[in-house]
This record gives sequence, structure tokens and C-alpha cells, in this order.
Amino acid sequence: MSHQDNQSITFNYTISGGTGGGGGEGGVNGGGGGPGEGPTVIFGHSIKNKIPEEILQKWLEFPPDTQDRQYYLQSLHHPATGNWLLCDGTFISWKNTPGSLWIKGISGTGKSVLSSTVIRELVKTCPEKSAVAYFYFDFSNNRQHLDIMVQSIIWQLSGQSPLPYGALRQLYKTLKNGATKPQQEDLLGVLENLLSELDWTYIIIDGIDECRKTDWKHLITFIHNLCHPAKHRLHLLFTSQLIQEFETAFKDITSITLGSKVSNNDIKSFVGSTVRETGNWASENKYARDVTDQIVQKSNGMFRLAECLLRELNLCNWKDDWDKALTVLPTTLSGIYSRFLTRAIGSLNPAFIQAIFRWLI
Ligand SMILES: Nc1ncnc2c1ncn2[C@@H]1O[C@H](COP(=O)(O)OP(=O)(O)OP(=O)(O)O)[C@@H](O)[C@H]1O
Repeated sequence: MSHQDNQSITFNYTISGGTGGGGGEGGVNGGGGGPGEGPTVIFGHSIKNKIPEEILQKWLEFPPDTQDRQYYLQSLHHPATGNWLLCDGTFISWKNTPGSLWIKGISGTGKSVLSSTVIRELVKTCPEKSAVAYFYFDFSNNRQHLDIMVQSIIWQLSGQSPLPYGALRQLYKTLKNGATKPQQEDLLGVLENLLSELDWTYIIIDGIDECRKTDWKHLITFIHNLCHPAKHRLHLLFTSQLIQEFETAFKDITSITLGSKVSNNDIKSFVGSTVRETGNWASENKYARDVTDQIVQKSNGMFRLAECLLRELNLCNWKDDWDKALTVLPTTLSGIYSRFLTRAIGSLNPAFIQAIFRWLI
């Protein structure tokens, strides 16, 4: 057994005794035995020159599995919502031509669920030899670091490359057989290699505003570098809330803004069927359409607000309760919604946000 660059070469060998010679022909004394065979040596030769994926995974400190979030978001997705995007000319041209697309909208407009719909569509329909990688930034866990996003994207693309994990193995070897941890620029080098190995690559990054703020500058540079059409045949789609810093940084990137104009039909279909399922007075034909319209109008293009209103509706035992609720809803909703906004913008005073919100609706 030899050890070289963490490669191992294994020889298995079997030694068996020779077969005795055949007996001689029958006669009075019998013939002499034939010549015996010498021992047989069989070499089983296996060369394992690959660093196992588990070792690479551990070395990268276990890039998060993004599929859990993808499945969760798809479980929230109401049938057929988001189809408008898949049929939209800007989206189709992004899907067919390398470049970037930015989907933006205020909190709760359904960007993450829409991202999951795009991912599902790409996985289903993307041409052979193409790869899809995605990442969901998330305030609520450790998925808010640029490093983690880069590692996760590299890990996903490595598995889909024509030389699976080859670029990573090379880096592992270069960095003293994994004794040194890869730096950001090492990983970006691997990403460049991967992008040149793959014919078509799609990368979806959801919620860049949920990346921790100290990483924003690097994230913006990362996106600009990736978008380089001369260097990559990459299709990059990212989403964010409406944030001035991004507006300035990505002013030249093709974008689609979510809001009541683009999302109302989806919200209507989602609310319409949920109202029918409430099982109370609101699901009756004579009320359902009116209640649906009221909710759609009040939600202002925000799925999350529509959900809050549907929860209120569930608490109303009779139409009068709902009518009463509608008159006090702006306050209730601004309370609910200010919590999301406070979480997103951290430092602002909830009372201030509540006041803005009351003014909005
Ligand atoms: N297509 C949809 N079908 C059904 N429910 C949806 C859909 N889109 C969004 N929702 C509901 O609205 C909620 C908010 O959606 P989502 O998280 O996608 O919004 P967002 O714009 O990404 O919000 P944020 O910017 O705060 O992260 C989801 O938790 C989901 O329950």
C-alpha cells in the first residue's frame, strides 16, 4: 500500500495451490500422474485516487443543503401562481440567453415562493449538460453569509459538472491536502473553473437583502463579476427587497418589480380558493367573490398581507364581524406588518413603521 497525495493504491492478491496432473490411462499398473500446475497468483488491482466527497464536504464545513427550503417554499406555492413569470418575455429571454435578471419587490410580495417556482421550472426544462444551483438567504438561520452561499453554490455545481468535484479536488490537493482551509479567492477560482466546464449554468439567489449587511459590498462585487457576459455563459437570477443600495449597484441590470399590478391575479387565485375553503359564511357563493375582492384590494400585491387577512376572516363567524373587522384592519395589519419590516430593517422604530403603513393602506 502506498500513500501519495492522499491517493491510495491497493493490491489484493490470492495464491492458490496448483492443480494436480490428470491420472494416467487405466491398465495393469495405471499410468503416471501428469505434470502438476504451479500455484496461481491473482492480482486484484484497485486504485482509489479520488478524495472522497465526504472529505471535501467536511473540508468545506458542510455547505448547507438548499433543497429543504426549496421543498418548503414549493409546499406553500398555490397552483398556477407564478406562471405569468414563466411566460413573460423578459424571463424567457433571460432563460435562453446568458445574463442577469433581478426580481424585486417589497416584503411579502412572494419573491421566495416565485424563486422556488423558477427553480422547479429550470430543473424540469433545462437542457442536458446544464446545471442549476440556488441559494436562499435567510435571516432566521446561518444562511446569511456570503461565504456560505459561495460554498453552497460551488458544491451544487461541482456535483453537476462533467468532471464531478474535479476542480474542488484539485484545490484540496493544492492546499496541502486539505490542511489549509480555502479562502474566498480560492473558491471563486473554483467557481470560474466550474462555469467554464459547464455549457449552461443557472444560478438563483433569493433574498440578497437577507445576506448580512457587512457582506453586501462583497456580494455586489460578486454579482457584478458573475454577470460578466464575456467571461461566462451564466444565467443569474437574484431577488431582493427595494433597497437603495441595490438600486444604485444594479441600475443596469434587467429587472422585474413585483407589486399589485403584476401579482394581483395570483393573489386573487390564491385568496379565491382559500376563501372557498374557510367553510364558514364567507365560502357561500353570495359572499365569496366580494370577500375575495376586498382581501385582494387590501393586500396591495403582498401575499403575506393576504394571508393575514385570511386569518382574520377565519375568526369572523358572520359577515357583520368581517365588516367590523375591515374597519379596524388597517391598525391590526400595520401591527402585524410592522413586525416583518422591523425584522428586515432592524433599527427603525416600530411605531414609525406602523404610521407609514397606516398611511399606505
Ligand atoms: N405563490 C404563492 N402561493 C401561495 N402562497 C404564497 C405565494 N407566494 C407567497 N405566498 C405566501 O406569502 C408568504 C410570503 O412570501 P415570500 O416569503 O415568498 O415573500 P418575499 O417577497 O420573499 O418576502 P420577504 O422579502 O419578506 O422575504 C409566504 O410565506 C407564503 O405563505
